[in-house]
Amino acid sequence: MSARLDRARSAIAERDGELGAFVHVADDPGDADSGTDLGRVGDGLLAGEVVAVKDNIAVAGAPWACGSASRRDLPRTHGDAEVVTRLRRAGAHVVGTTNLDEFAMGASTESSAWGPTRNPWDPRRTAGGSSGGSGAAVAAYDVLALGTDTGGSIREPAAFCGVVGVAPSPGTVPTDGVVDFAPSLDRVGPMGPDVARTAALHEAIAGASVPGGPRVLAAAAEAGARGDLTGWRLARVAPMSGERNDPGVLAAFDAAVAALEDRGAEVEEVTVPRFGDLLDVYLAVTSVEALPVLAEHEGRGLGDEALSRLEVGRRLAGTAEHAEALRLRGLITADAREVLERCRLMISPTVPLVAPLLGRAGMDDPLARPRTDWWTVEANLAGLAAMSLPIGRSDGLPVGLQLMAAPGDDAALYRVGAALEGALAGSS
Ligand SMILES: NC(=O)CC[C@H](N)C(=O)O
Repeated sequence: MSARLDRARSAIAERDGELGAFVHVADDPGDADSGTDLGRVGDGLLAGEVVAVKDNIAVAGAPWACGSASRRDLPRTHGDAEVVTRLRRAGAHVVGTTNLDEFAMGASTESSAWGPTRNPWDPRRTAGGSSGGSGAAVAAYDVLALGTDTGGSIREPAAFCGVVGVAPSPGTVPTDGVVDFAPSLDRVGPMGPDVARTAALHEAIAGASVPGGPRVLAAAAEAGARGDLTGWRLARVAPMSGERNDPGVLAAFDAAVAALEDRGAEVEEVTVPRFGDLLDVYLAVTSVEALPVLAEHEGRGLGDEALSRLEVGRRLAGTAEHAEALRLRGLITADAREVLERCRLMISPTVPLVAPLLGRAGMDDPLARPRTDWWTVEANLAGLAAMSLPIGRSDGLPVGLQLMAAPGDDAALYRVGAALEGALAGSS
């Protein structure tokens, strides 16, 4: 047992009745399997670390219910997902599984059959979603966590909970043993209290597929921590009319951009020409791709949000409207890749608002919910790697900044993320 594991387990026992980050805490997270196969990529990378796993990712002995009553009584016959095997191999203790929106559909965990996860910064507020349990666990218990991200589900709770979260480049982290939402957009990715610990988790789960080779992300984070960004061209996504970013979020974002410039980065402003189409395209593409999993669970107690996606998917499958969404996805991808040929990263707020009060994040406030996804869906549609990291607070609540990179350039996220983290340390 590591000291970190002891500390995490007592903090969870003390506070998780209130926060509801975990749906299952392992009786015996076991002694990690470290050192037995020295030489494999990832061995020992997470020695002593404690990792919480989102409950749409299979963990042997844990429920794997995906926030859905339809899977409440699923027999626990599954083994570990490949990413969980890699965690154990890297020396981590898998402490338990975390709450999420039903089938990862949502941005607040309020569609979970187990009820919402509360934000550790203010328990009246949402921790975000769909990986809200993972975000809250990182913020409250100083652990690492795995999430999944189809349109922002790692980055949005990371922003709301004041932690780091990354959607890795497509195809670099295995999704075997993870329940699909929309396979062409789904990513499994790391969440952590800071950029360096998140890099280690990312390397452990990507294994030999880490773009650039082993330890390249840790090396990028180390180089970033030294601070100099001379020669880095970044594209700041231009504020647009009607997008309703909260003023406090924009103020923190502007201060972070100034800090990047101060370190030598050149920041150019770009527009997202199809910004207005992003959410419609996202909903059409994901709802159609979600059909097989939702249809399989239909009739066994799906909640309203999952049922509404099922209905959208059935209505659009095979239509000209869906074909048009796919065509627009191609244009969105081309636009983003074009910007990323000129600039190394695109930067934006992660979410245009801070964590809303529970009950206001979801169905009760139709304007608030899509707003949570505005900045994040582009990376999934266009196949980019993306990070959210904390940059300060607005009204006492965390604000996140999003970095988006060309596929395969995950290291750039860690380089600039660590530089920004260092530049802002102590200033918030
Ligand atoms: N899994 C996700 O990334 C979810 C994204 C988005 N909030 C949605 O509701 O679909």
